[in-house]
Amino acid sequence: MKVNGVSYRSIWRDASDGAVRIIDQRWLPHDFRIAVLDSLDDFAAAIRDMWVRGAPLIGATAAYGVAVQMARDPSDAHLDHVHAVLNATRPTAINLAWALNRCRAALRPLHASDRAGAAMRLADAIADEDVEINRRIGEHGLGLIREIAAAKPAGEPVRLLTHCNAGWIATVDWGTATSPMYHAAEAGIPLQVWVDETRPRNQGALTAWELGSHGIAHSYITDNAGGHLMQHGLVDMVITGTDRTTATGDVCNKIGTYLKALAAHDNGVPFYVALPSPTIDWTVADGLREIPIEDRAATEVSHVQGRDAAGGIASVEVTPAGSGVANPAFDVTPARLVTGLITERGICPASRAGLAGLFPELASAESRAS
Ligand SMILES: CSC[C@H]1O[C@H](OP(=O)(O)O)[C@H](O)[C@@H]1O
Repeated sequence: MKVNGVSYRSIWRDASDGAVRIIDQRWLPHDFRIAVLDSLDDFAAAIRDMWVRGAPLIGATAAYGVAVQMARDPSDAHLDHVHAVLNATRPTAINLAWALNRCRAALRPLHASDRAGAAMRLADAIADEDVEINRRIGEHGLGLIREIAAAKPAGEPVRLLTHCNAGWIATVDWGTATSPMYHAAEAGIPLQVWVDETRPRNQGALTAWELGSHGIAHSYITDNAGGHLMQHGLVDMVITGTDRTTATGDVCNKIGTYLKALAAHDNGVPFYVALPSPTIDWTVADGLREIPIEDRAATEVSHVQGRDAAGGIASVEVTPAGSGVANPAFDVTPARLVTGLITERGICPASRAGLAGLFPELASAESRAS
């Protein structure tokens, strides 16, 4: 997607020098900076400290981390070491383990001298696949938006609500929850997007920055505003992303998603989740009990980062000295509250049968493995 009129992916291998570059999300939406990832420490820090973030982008970054390391030391021992270091960076988004396991399984049988080239080709393939998956999610989601638009007086916007940033910078391109929005905008359907701020890290500001860059009308709202807007008939559909969805359709996503699903359920508002297939964890049946929830730094809650009056980026403390802080980063929305899952193969009910119907080969591979 575009930044100041120039097309970017969130991660890429630069043709000029072969280096892996990322959009460094720590400074957005105020500063657009690009960083090079080179050492294993760079890749681990980029994922752990959220220079890159979003489940699909974490997976692609890990794949490039493996590739760069295989050029330095393609031994079995180093492959296992890189896998272990990167896999320990963030626990909740399943795409990280998915990408690392895929890389290791593909590289292990190869002679060490063949691994560097194969690893880089695989990282490029994982990135390209993510772009295509998200493009297709956008096409399927567009159908839902079209249906809502068709039931409205001509010219009246379709009002969507989204939580966190499941936008193009949370993926390699397009985004998951935002891809239907970009497709709808291209199709000329007027939109109004309610963007939850998504404390503590305010990823909603990233979504607002993305939508603004592409001319999509949006309003940045507090995390607590969504229920009120739904009660007053101001939300036609909720679309979120997901960091891990179980084989039974439970959706783990950014903290606060569950409350939006409850409010949507109470108000008869459809609640859809944009789900790329690498984000399905076929090994988990009960999201609430089985998905590890990232417990992040207290400073993410006690402090807020933003632009100060002088134009610099500053962090200010909002909590009183001595207050305890808790920071669970994700929650699980039970499948019964999810209207449907928008995948690259179409839309299905949030259920084992629904997912297995769209991805029979993945569902049966897992049942063979267990
Ligand atoms: C399409 S990204 C899915 C997901 O990732 C985000 O998490 P984080 O900002 O912690 O990396 C968020 O939950 C998005 O919805």
